[in-house]
Amino acid sequence: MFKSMKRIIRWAGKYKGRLYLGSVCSFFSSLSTAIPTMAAAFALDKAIQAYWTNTAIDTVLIWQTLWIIIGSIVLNFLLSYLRAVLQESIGYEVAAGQRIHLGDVLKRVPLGYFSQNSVGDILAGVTTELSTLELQGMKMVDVIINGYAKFIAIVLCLIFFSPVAAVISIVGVALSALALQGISRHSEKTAATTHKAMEDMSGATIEYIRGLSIVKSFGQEGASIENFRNASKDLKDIHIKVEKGFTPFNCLHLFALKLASMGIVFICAWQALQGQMSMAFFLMFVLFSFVMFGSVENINDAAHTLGVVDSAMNKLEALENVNYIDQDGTDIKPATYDIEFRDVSFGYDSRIVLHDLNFKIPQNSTTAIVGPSGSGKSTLCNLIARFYDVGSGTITIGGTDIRRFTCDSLLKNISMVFQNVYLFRDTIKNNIKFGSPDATDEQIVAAAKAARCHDFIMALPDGYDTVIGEGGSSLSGGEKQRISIARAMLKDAPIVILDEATASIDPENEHLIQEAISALTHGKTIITIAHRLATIENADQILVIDGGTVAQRGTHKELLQQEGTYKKFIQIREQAEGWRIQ
Ligand SMILES: Nc1ncnc2c1ncn2[C@@H]1O[C@H](COP(=O)(O)OP(=O)(O)OP(=O)(O)O)[C@@H](O)[C@H]1O
Repeated sequence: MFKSMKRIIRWAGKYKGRLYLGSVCSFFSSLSTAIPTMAAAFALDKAIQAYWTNTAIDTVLIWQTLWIIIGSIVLNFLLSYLRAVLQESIGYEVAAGQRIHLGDVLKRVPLGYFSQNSVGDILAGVTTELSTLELQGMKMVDVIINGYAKFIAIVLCLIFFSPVAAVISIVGVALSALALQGISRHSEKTAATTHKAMEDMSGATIEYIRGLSIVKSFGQEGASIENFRNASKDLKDIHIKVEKGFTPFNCLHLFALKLASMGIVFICAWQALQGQMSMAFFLMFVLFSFVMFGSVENINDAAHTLGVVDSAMNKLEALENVNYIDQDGTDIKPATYDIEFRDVSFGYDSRIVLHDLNFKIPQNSTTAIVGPSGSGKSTLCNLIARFYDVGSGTITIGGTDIRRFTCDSLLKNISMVFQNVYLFRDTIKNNIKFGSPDATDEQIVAAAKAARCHDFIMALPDGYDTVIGEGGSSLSGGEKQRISIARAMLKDAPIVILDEATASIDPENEHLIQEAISALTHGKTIITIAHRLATIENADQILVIDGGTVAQRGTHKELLQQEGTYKKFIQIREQAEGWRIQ
């Protein structure tokens, strides 16, 4: 338990000082809670003595007691307020910083990380685990430190009136600490399983929600709802099993404290009967015996939670310590924007997808990449943007190995328009200016006009301020695609990668978009993946990728004169689009 506590205190980092200061406040606030009872007991004792000895009640003492009680209440309020101000926001402040840091970490990990780790796991790390730490971590440390601080403060007061009662309370708390240790160990042991079940639950939920449209369209709910139900049942079973494991320790913890309460009442009653303690102080002890263990009882909850918090910290540490793809990168501005692949091979896990690629893409030229589905075209583009690192060989931009760049300094030079467009749940304006946060409204509108999306944006209820759904769900495929082209236009990077950029555009819009793309790509280094002839026939070079290798390379005219994949591809396109080879 104390190990986990130390870890959380370390997590508090620069806020540690505030945590300690808050605990000092808590200690003195507890002292100020005990003082009125003791002062009242003292005054009552004197009043009873005066009554039995038939002497006058000391009114000065009564007034002094009253002032002490009022002073203690005010002090208690001030110290409690100060403690809350110092301690209560620490968790939120540390977590907010860490959330931003994790976002940065995730931006810099290779995309392969997201295939190897389930989205549920990663999401749970950034949301559930961090929230556990944020909401529970600090609170638990607070409960433990302040719980024991309160207890120590009261024991220090009691020691003057009855050392035996003080010793009994210490023994009771020491025994309860053993039970807490058991609770904490059980919590640590079971936390990983509980977390795994929670992650499975969020993974199954994400899967279920994502697949809802397919489920509905096929009128099936079979596997996805089954996974969802199983995950929910597993989570319930694990929670019940874990709770059962806590029961004996919970009982021992409460039993030790109740026994100590009874012991104090018993010993003080005995002392009172022996005439060693006055009735007023006996009443004070009875009162204390009910309240003094309350704060220690609360530590029980903390011990339950600390194992879970510990496991959350393990998860977050693993997430934070993942290797950045640009760990050794520096900020580089390439002298030119020629791209070169030298002996590049790459595979996902052990399956090699690209074999020994060698080609150059000169600055300000257009290279079209064609090839059958699954041949490796998108993978090749992703390697240029360094979403993954090459397995062997080198990719250079302006003669510099892209592994020498930081991700930011590399991606500054590249605009990408993907096959599957992702738009954020934000206004259209913010989605367009995503890669260029400083863009003016005029520049945004100009880019939108060039990408042929201005008209449909203006027809929306709030124009550029219309908030679109997550993933751009309230727009058609073609509209999303055009917004992503506007976004790329605004970024105005010297290298443009178009991955099936016109795939979702209707024929009428395609012509307009081609014009827009020509404007976007003018005077830039272009790599474009396309199945449509209109997109590729004017390219300076065409790379035909087949089975992960460059099967053919040349211009449209040159390649048409060769027998091979490209000619077959054109014939198929001819049939599909009603085009003719000239
Ligand atoms: N994240 C991934 N993890 C594992 N394998 C992958 C991953 N992405 C792609 N692949 C595999 O790598 C191969 C090349 O895929 P890639 O997407 O590059 O092909 P493509 O030529 O762009 O296909 P398409 O024209 O259908 O988009 C395919 O066999 C694909 O299954």
